[in-house]
Amino acid sequence: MKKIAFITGATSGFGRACACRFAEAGWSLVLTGRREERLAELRDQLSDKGPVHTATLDVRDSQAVKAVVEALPSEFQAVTCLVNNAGLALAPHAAQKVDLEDWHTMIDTNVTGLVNVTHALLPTLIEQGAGTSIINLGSVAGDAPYPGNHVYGATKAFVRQFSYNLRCDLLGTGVRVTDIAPGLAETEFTLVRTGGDQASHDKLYGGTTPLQPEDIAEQIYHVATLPPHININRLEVMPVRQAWNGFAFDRD
Ligand SMILES: NC(=O)C1=CN([C@@H]2O[C@H](COP(=O)(O)OP(=O)(O)OC[C@H]3O[C@@H](n4cnc5c(N)ncnc54)[C@H](OP(=O)(O)O)[C@@H]3O)[C@@H](O)[C@H]2O)C=CC1
Ligand SMILES: O=CCS(=O)(=O)O
Repeated sequence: MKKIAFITGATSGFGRACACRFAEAGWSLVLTGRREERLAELRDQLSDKGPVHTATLDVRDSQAVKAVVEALPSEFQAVTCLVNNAGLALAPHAAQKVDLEDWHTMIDTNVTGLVNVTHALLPTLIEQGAGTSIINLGSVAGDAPYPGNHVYGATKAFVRQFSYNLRCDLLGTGVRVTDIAPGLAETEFTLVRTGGDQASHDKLYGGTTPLQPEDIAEQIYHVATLPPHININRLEVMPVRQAWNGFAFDRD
């Protein structure tokens, strides 16, 4: 079986690192994201390693997702691994201070977008059968409540449960489904979450040892290349220097 990975959000962070890791191993790649220039740059960087097709895509737009999948050049059509990575957090302050639009953007991207891409590629993945994978980027934020996590964490809880539920329906098709749940990882995530606040980025990742995009790309590659009879349902990955904190109390 030819190995073809379809990666959403390949313009930055985990998605970009994942593209590099899969390219290194000789996979054909379909790379998507909204930032066209970054996609072109990545295609130029990786195309000496193997075939790369790029498509500018906002995953929130179900018609655009369908169009990109339908317009795949023939050599990229038989996708064997979907990495549902595109996602974001916004407005890291108390729920009661958040603009409704920010909640909608997170739901539209992390939930609707992921569902759009999954729906469009399911028939192809089922057709390819055993050894194919859907790898969804969840988060520890989908399990651990913390202040300012509000809708972001809830979207990642959706990703976890959707992944498990998909497994039930795909039983017998050979298609694997994994929810990968990283903890603290240094990408553009915090810049996006804070509206470009470099000081917040530096404060969060400084003085500790966060995961790097390549660490998660390695896990994604590992999951995608396991023998076809193995399904990792969920993989939670934290830096050694991160752990949970306790309950909070409102006191007199
Ligand atoms: N960094 C972290 O600590 C953690 C991150 N995650 C999750 O990992 C995933 C990747 O995040 P990370 O690499 O850290 O963050 P980055 O901000 O570095 O990358 C996010 C990627 O998502 C893409 N994206 C965002 N919105 C859309 C959209 N509407 N349509 C298409 N692509 C979109 C961006 O591309 P573009 O802007 O070009 O469209 C970009 O390539 C996300 O789902 C995130 O929630 C999970 C746990 C921890
Ligand atoms: O998904 C992101 C990880 S965290 O910022 O919620 O810890």
